[in-house]
Amino acid sequence: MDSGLCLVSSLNHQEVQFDPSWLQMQPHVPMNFVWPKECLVDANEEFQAPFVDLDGFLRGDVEATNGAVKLIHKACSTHGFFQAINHGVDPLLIGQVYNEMDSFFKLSLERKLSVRKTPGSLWGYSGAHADRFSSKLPWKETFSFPFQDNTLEPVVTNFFTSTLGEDFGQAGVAFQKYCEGMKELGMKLLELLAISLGLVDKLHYKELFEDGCSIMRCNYYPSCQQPSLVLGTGPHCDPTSLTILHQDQVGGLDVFAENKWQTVPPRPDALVVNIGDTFTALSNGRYKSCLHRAVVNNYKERRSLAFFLCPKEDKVVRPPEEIVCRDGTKQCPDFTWSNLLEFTQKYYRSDEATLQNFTKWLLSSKLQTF
Ligand SMILES: C=C1C[C@]23C[C@H]1CC[C@H]2[C@]1(C)CCC[C@@](C)(C(=O)O)[C@H]1[C@@H]3C(=O)O
Ligand SMILES: O=C(O)CCC(=O)C(=O)O
Ligand SMILES: [Fe+2]
Repeated sequence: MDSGLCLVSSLNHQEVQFDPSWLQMQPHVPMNFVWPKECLVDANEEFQAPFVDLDGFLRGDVEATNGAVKLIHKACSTHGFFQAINHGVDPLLIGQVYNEMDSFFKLSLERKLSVRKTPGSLWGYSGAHADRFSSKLPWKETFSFPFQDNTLEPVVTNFFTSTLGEDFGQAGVAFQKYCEGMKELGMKLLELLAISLGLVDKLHYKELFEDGCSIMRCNYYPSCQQPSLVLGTGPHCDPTSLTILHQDQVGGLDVFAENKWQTVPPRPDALVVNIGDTFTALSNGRYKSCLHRAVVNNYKERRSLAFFLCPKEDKVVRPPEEIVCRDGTKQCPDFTWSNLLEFTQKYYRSDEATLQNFTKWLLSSKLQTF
């Protein structure tokens, strides 16, 4: 096929897959990878993202906590994005999971396809989401798996050994530790967010998230011969609650802030934290879901590690009463994370307007039930 997508015949039907090694050798990218020009506007300056130093807060220092809270409030009220430093996640562990991720993405396409995600599931390998979309394909491969810590089982270790086999056992252990660190940091960030919203109970969000099923996603962006025509990940707000992302030193994450696209220069010791749609609803619209994208280049692959903190799927997502009373009205109808997740996986490709379209969909489906 000239679309840079190879046909994989299996089980007597043909599936379309993304073959980066073949694609990169073609003189032109296939049309289904070309994005509309309005999505491709260059980011001409660096985003001066606020750096929130978590050291003092993690040590219980009140003054340092107040300083962090002020920075977070300002950042989340405007563009929904900040960078955390002195976050407590071991840099050696970060380096180890990058190595393990590289080992996975360097596997043969056949081996990666053997663990491809099935329709409707988030878990496993995906190439350009070629099985889901037919245009504006993202120039990336992903590997996603669940993380829960309200079980005795090491869910991530088991995922790796059960899907990839014992030769990925070490990778599973490393990612298990990494996700545990992400969850611990995420819960601490929820405390800071609660305080910054003026909630009396700083643990208000804890019970919503502590037994949730979060999403770990490894993003691998191959280099591209025509980088100005494609996107690694298109413009979007994460539909999830809180994203904790580490990007490698190549650069390519852009945020839309002050009414323009701006680059987020990588910092090896920083974790990017952004608000997602679900937390916008949980804050009654006070905290903005960050609009961002990932661009690629023509000289080097880029990787990022995205941890999406999610509440338990059946918990009702609604802002605290004290915020609704102060605001006088509720921005969104109540919903569950599983409602929004289903919407993004079955009916709507997450973009910059997911929450608005989800709200319309939800209200229309509620109307139909009467
Ligand atoms: C619940 C999710 C859906 C996506 C992965 C997580 C949080 C981010 C979402 C996503 C990355 C937003 C851009 C579009 C998307 C299709 C992608 O490019 O991967 C989204 C993910 C998805 O639906 O798989
Ligand atoms: O790779 C990046 O820098 C961003 C990825 C992203 O936004 C996502 O996976 O939701
Ligand atoms: Fe994202």
